[in-house]
This record gives sequence, structure tokens and C-alpha cells, in this order.
Amino acid sequence: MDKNNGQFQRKENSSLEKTRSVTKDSSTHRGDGNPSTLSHSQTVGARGPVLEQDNVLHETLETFVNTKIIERPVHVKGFGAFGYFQTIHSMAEYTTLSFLQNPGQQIPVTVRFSLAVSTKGTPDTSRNVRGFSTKFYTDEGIFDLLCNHIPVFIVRDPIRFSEAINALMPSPVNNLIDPERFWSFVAKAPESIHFVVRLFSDAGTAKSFRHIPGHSVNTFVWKNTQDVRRYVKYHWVPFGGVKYIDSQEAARLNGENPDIAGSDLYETIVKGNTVEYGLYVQLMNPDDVAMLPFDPLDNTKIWDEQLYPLLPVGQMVLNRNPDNYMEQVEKLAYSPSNLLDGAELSDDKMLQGRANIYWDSQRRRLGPDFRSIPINQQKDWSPASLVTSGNGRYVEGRLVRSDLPKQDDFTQAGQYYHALSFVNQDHLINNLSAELAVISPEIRKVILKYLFQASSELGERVDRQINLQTKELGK
Ligand code: HEM
Repeated sequence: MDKNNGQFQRKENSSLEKTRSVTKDSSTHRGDGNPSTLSHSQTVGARGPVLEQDNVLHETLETFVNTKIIERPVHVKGFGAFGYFQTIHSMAEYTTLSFLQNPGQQIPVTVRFSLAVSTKGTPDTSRNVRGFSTKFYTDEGIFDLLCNHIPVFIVRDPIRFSEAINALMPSPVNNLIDPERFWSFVAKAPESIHFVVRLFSDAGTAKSFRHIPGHSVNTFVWKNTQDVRRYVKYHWVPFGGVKYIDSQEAARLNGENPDIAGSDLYETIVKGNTVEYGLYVQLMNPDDVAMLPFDPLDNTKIWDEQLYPLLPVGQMVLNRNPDNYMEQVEKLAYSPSNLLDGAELSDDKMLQGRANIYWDSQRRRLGPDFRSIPINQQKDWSPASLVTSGNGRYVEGRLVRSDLPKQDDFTQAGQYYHALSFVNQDHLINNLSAELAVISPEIRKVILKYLFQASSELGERVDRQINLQTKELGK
């Protein structure tokens, strides 16, 4: 990026401040004779009829019917907050990313927390993946970091994304959630078991965004001044600690306040408190691929923190609420490809699958100028801004459609189960059995086989619990 762009960006940051503080309220009192605030339609005589020519009436109604915009295809329900990111440890040894060079550097950020499989009315405590997206407004342009609170994904090939999401959505026949749909998908996707044991543990239910972690799930690449490339996974750790709830508390809170996590975030900031997270990275030499039992670019796997320790990078402080939800949160456009010099996409197939589809979705829901919307701050953007696609890297191979050579679908699922506390193991077994008890025996058999492969103890305990439940249900 040239210097002028940098200056432009700095000016933009002050307009960003405006975007983040202007309140637009169209619900002004009507009836003072001012045409913009009229409270009567134009009629023939006081009792009507109303005239077709009353364009004030028409435009008033037309403005209303256009207040809603197209929803995101996933992560529909969300809440936003503003603040800043401060670098604490220089990452200059590993990346040229400009905002990670000097301890003490501070830049503005906008965060959107969301529920991955949701409608606007989905309860915040539903069993769900929580999204945690951050937009960094740097002098060089926008850097986006999209995270989920569960560190692994349900599939490892992007061509299966829509199949997986559809399995979690209500049935197209009657708009009702049908466990058979989801578990039939899992039966066809053994790689989803690691995700499933995490989602059905207490980690699938939370009541506050202040207490969830964030994980990039996908692997990116960092490049330093010597052009040395390393694999990188990002992680947010909440300063207030990670806290989950069990399914009973989740069900109770669903009824009490379906927006509990959104209100909690908003109220915390209204009271003058801050919401804080530490940013950490795990780095890996790409040559390590040869010695690992799994593929580190497989997003159904985590990287062992003993081998790849969490390196502290910086701190994020959220201290301001939005005052215009539509302009500042609904119109946010995050993409895993909004990268800057020093960060690239890796060959992680899921990440490659995500590379362009976010912009397509945003063009559809926000229009072709989505980058010029002030909260997205990319007014000066041109395709040439995309300098981060790994130029100079040597790539060769035969064109194929195949799975990764090293799959190892069950080891980490079993490790996760055995690392849980006894209480949390019981919760996982109860949550899985409650679902598996009501699906068809054929699908149940396949899922139980997978659970046995993850851990024979887990498989046996779920099997026993299902038998108890089906006896109770008289099945
Ligand atoms: C092939 C796999 C995937 C596809 C095709 C996909 C697609 C999408 C699309 C189209 C959106 C809506 C974008 C918009 O309209 O603004 C979205 C949102 C999102 N995705 Fe993905 N996604 C995939 C995998 C993932 C993974 C692995 C993560 C893990 C970090 C993730 C995290 C998110 C988050 C956090 C959002 C919400 C962004 C916001 O708050 O606006 N996605 N995804």
C-alpha cells in the first residue's frame, strides 16, 4: 500500500468515529405541519378516500417496507461492540503485519458476536456455535479475523458446507427441527465426530459472550521480512475466564430471556465496564506435516498446545456499544480474505472454499458497494489491494477430488471426552443419548460405532443410557 492510502485511511478513521456515534432515529413525533413529520394522509374531505397521488404517504410506507435488508445465510443473529486492540508482544520475527510490529500499538476494532445456525429469534443459550468476528482498522487497510467459539469445524471439505448446515436447519417440509436430519448427516461424515462431542458437551451452551473463547478454526500463513512462511492459528481467550452452562440452565434461560447474551454484552458496557480478551497464536513450521499423525490443515483437528504453545500477542478491549444497529452491525462485512501484507490463506481446503463466498454473500445482501459502507472502511479498495494470496510459492500436483490422505477422525474426539471432568462427561452422555434415543435404529447404530471408535467407554456409556431412555419411552 502506498503512503497516500495510509493517509486516506487515517482520515477515514475519524469518519469511522462518526459512523460509530451518529444515532439515526426516524420515529420523530408527527403532525407539526412539517411535510417530513405529517401524521395525516391526503384525503378528499376529512373522511377519505385517500388519494393515490399522496406521495408523502407512499414514500413513508415505502421507506418502512425497505427498512429490512437480506439476512446473512448463516450467523443471522448477532450483536456488536467497539473498542481497540493493543499489541503487547512484537510479532515482527514471524509476520510483517503492520499492527503487530511494536508493543503499545493501538488500533480501533469492531466485533460481532453471533449464533452460527440461527434466525433472528434463536435463543442465545441454544446449543450452537458462537461466531466471534473482529475487524481491525489499520493504517494499511482492513484486517478481518473470523473466529468460532468451538475450535474445530463439522466438515473438512468446503463442498460439504451446505449439506452440513442444511442438516442443522429446520426441515424444508414443515420448518421443524428434526434430529434425524442432523444425525443422518453425521452418519455420512465420520470426520464430524470431534465437532459433535464438543457441541454436545457443555461447551455447546453459553449465556455470555464475555466468557467464550474464539478460534480461527482454519489455518492461515504468516510471512516475515525474509519471506519465511509459518502456519498460524489464532485464539481469543476471555480475561473473565471461559464459562459454559448445562442444558437445563440453557433451557430455563431460553424461556426467561432469549437475548440474554446480547443484553449481557450491552449492559456490561453501559455500566462503564470493559469486555477484554487476549489474542494468542499457535505457529507451526509447514515441514512438521510429515511427522504429525493428522494433517494440520484439516480443520476438524486442533494442534496440541504442548507441541505448539499459545504465544501471547495482544489485548482487545471492548468499551463502546453501537448506537445504530443497522449501519454498524447488520451491515458489517467480514471475510477471511480481508488480509494484509504478512498474512496469507493457507492450503486448508475449507479456508480456500471460504476465500470468495463471503464477498458474494455481501454483494447480495448489501449491494455491490458493500466495501464503501463506512463501518467496512474500504472506500479506496481495488482488486489490487489483494496482495496476500501467496505469490512466489511453488505449487504442483495432479488434479483430483479426494479426501486428505491422513484422516484420523476419532483420536481427538476420544481425547476430548477423557479430558472432561466427570460431571461434564455425564452431561455429554445425557445430551447425546437424549438425541440418539429418538432417531432411527439404523442411524443410531452408525453413530454409536463412531463413538466407540473415539472411546469405547464413551460408546458404552451412551449405549447404556439410550437403552434406559428407550425403555422409559416404551420403545
Ligand atoms: C466452506 C466453509 C464455509 C463457508 C462456505 C462459509 C460461508 C459463510 C458465509 C456466506 C457467511 C456470511 C457472510 C456475510 O454475508 O457477511 C459466513 C459467516 C461467518 N462464518 Fe463462515 N463459512 C464457512 C466456514 C466457516 C468456518 C470454518 C468458520 C470458523 C471461524 C466460519 C466463521 C464464520 C463467522 C464467524 C461468520 C459471521 C461473520 C459476521 O459476524 O458477519 N465460517 N460464513
